[in-house]
Amino acid sequence: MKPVANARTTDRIPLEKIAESKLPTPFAEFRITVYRAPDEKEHVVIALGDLSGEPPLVRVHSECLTGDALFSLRCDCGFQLHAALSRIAEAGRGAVLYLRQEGRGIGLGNKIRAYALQDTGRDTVEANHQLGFPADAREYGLAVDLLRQMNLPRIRLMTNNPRKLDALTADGIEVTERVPVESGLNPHNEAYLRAKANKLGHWLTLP
Ligand SMILES: Nc1nc2c(ncn2[C@@H]2O[C@H](COP(=O)(O)OP(=O)(O)OP(=O)(O)O)[C@@H](O)[C@H]2O)c(=O)[nH]1
Ligand SMILES: [Zn+2]
Repeated sequence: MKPVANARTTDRIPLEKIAESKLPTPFAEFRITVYRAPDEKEHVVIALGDLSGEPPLVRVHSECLTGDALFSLRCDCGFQLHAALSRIAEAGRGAVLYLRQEGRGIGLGNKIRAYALQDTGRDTVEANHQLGFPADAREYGLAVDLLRQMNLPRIRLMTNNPRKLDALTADGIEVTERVPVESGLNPHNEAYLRAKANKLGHWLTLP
């Protein structure tokens, strides 16, 4: 998976590194670094070990307050975050880029509105459309900028999302391997994961 020739190299989003410390977790003792974007959003990198040399494992994770912090079973985000941190700890090196793009970029309140619509029978894509948003409003320039700042042009990307992989590759990041991160299937998120596979093309193996 080589980067495409017309990779964007100049119009980068300036991200300011504003703080760094140790972050002990049940998985390992990570380094946490906070970057501030021009819109004042604070994005986070959690990293472990020496990231130079062989392409490290990287997860580009979009914020999901309900799944990542509040144990929601409606999605697979929290499970994927755990799986990513656990695999990085096992490997002894790697990073999670935690992007503040809640609700696929539409924000928390709108995501909960979309959940309410899904409770009345819409799927995740139809719900976004009904609220006047695209199916996925995220952009990955931020992730590319962070990877450049971290001097990580070559990575092993943990994802099931073809759009994410394409966006990073198109912007000059070489993804040497796509590492699947399928976890957390349960009765509450099965229809959601099926819609992601069928409508958004995610690489998911579902029963
Ligand atoms: N708008 C909306 N956002 C959702 C919904 N469920 C989860 N999200 C958000 O979707 C984002 C996660 O996107 P996913 O497509 O599951 O995962 P991904 O990170 O793009 O792909 P993977 O790398 O394969 O995990 C997070 O920002 C969640 O808050 C939903 O029903 N509607
Ligand atoms: Zn989620």
